[in-house]
Amino acid sequence: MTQPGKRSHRPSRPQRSHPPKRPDGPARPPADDPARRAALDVLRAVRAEDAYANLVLPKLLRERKISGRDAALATELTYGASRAMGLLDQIIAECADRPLSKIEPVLLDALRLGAYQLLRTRIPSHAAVASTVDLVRRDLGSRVTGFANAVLRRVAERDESAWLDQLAPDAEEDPVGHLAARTSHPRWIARAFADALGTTGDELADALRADDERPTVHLVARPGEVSADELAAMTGGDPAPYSPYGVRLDAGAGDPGDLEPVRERLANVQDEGSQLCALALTRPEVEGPDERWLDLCAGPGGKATLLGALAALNGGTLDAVEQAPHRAKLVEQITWGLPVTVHVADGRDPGLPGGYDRVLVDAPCTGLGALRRRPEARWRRQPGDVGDLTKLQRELLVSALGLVRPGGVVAYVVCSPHLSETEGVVADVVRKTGATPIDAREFFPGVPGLGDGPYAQLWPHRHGTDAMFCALLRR
Ligand SMILES: C[S@@+](CC[C@H](N)C(=O)[O-])C[C@H]1O[C@@H](n2cnc3c(N)ncnc32)[C@H](O)[C@@H]1O
Repeated sequence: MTQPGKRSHRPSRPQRSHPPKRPDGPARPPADDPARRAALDVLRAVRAEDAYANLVLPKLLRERKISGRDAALATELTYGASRAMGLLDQIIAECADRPLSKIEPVLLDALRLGAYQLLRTRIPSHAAVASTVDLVRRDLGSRVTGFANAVLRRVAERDESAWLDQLAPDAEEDPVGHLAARTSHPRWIARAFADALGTTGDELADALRADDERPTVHLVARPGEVSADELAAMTGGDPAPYSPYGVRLDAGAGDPGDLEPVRERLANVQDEGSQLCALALTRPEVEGPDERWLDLCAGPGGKATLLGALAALNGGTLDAVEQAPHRAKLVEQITWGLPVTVHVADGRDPGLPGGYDRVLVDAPCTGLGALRRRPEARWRRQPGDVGDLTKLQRELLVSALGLVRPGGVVAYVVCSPHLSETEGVVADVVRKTGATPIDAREFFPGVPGLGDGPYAQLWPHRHGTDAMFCALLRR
C-alpha cells in the first residue's frame, strides 16, 4: 500500500490510559450494531476480494434491510475509512506494538474503522473504542480485544490535526508530500495532480480536497426524448451549467436508479464531464457524410447511449465495441431501441471495415479523475499501473485513427489528469501517425478553465465534474 511520506522518528507513547471522556452520546453502541458490522464487512470485501465499496455497500444495505440512520452511519464509516486508509494506517502503525503486516487483516480493518470514528466523526471516543472492540470480539474472539483496545486508546490521545503535525512532511521542504498527507492521498497521485495543474500551491490543495467530497449525481436527458429543463422539473434537480442535456441532483437525492425518467429510459446517470467529452466528438465540422460513428471502448455504455441518441436524430448509426462480454451486454441493454450495434471485440483490432466519420476512444485508464466516486481506488491503484495502461491507450488510439476516414474526427478521452495518460499518449500517437490535433476547448462552449490547449482538461474543483481529459484529432 502506498502511504503518504512521513518523518522517521516515533512519537513517545501516549501517557493517558483512558480515552478522553465526552459527556454526550451513548456510553456504548447498541449490542446489535448493524451499521458498523456492515462497514466492516464491506472493508473486508474490498480488501480480500478486490470489491468496490460503492457497489458492495448498497447491495449489503438492501439485503440486510438497513436503512435510515444506520444506513447513513454505515455509508459514512465505509467511505470515510476507505478514503482515509493511508493516513489511518500510518497512525495505527505508530500506536501498535507490531508492524501492520503482523496484524490480522480483519483486525486491521476493524482498527481502521475505529480510528476513523475517533479522528473524523463526532462519535464519542469511548463509544468508538467500545464498538470496535465489540466487533473484534464477535469476529475474532477475546484474544485480541486487549490489543484493539490499547491501539485505539493511543489513537484517541491526539486529534487528526495533531497526528498530522507529527506525521506529515514539512510544507516548505516537501509541499506535495505535505498536501498528500493532509488530504489523505498517496504521494504519487498528489504529484500527478500537481504536474497536471502546474502548481504545488493552493490550487493543488483545492483539487485534492475536492476528491474527498461526495459528488452530486448528474443525469443526462436522452436527446429527442426530453429536454434538460423538463428532466430538471421531473426530478427536482437543476439544469447543469455546461451540458445542454445535463441535470444536477441535490446531494442525498436517493438512488437515482429509482427515478421515473431513468426507469422509463428518458434519462441516464452520467457525469456532466462525460457528457461534454462525448458531445465534443460530435461538434467539429466534417466534410461530406456524417452518419457512421464508432465507440471503441463502449462498456458500460454511458457515452454510447448519448452518441446513439444523437446519431438517431441525424439518421446515423453507432457501432459500439467492447472487449469484456458482460460489459458489452450492459451496452446492449442501455442502448436498446437506439441505432447502436454492439460488437464484442478488442478495439485494437476489432475486425470492422473502417471509414467511420467520427470515432470515440474512451480508453481504460487509472481513473484518477474519478477518485471521489470510488473511495478505495486511490489506495488500490499503483504507479506501476500507468505504464501498462498507456501502452494500451496508445494502441487503441492508433487503431481509432486507422478506422476513421480521412477528414474524420477522433476523440481520445480518459478519466484521469495524469500527464502520461493524457498529453503523453496523444503526443506520441500524433508523432507516429501524423494526425492533426484540433483545439478541443472550442468544442466545450461556455466552459472556462480547460487549460492551455489544444486539449481540454476538466476538474472537480473547477467544474464540479470528474477530471476528464479530451483530445480531438483529425485524420
Ligand atoms: C473507461 S471505460 C469506457 C466507458 C464508456 N465509454 C462509458 O461511457 O460508459 C473503458 C472500457 O474499455 C473496455 N476495454 C478495455 N480494453 C479494451 C480493448 N482492448 N478493446 C475494447 N474495449 C476495451 C473496458 O472493459 C471498459 O469497459
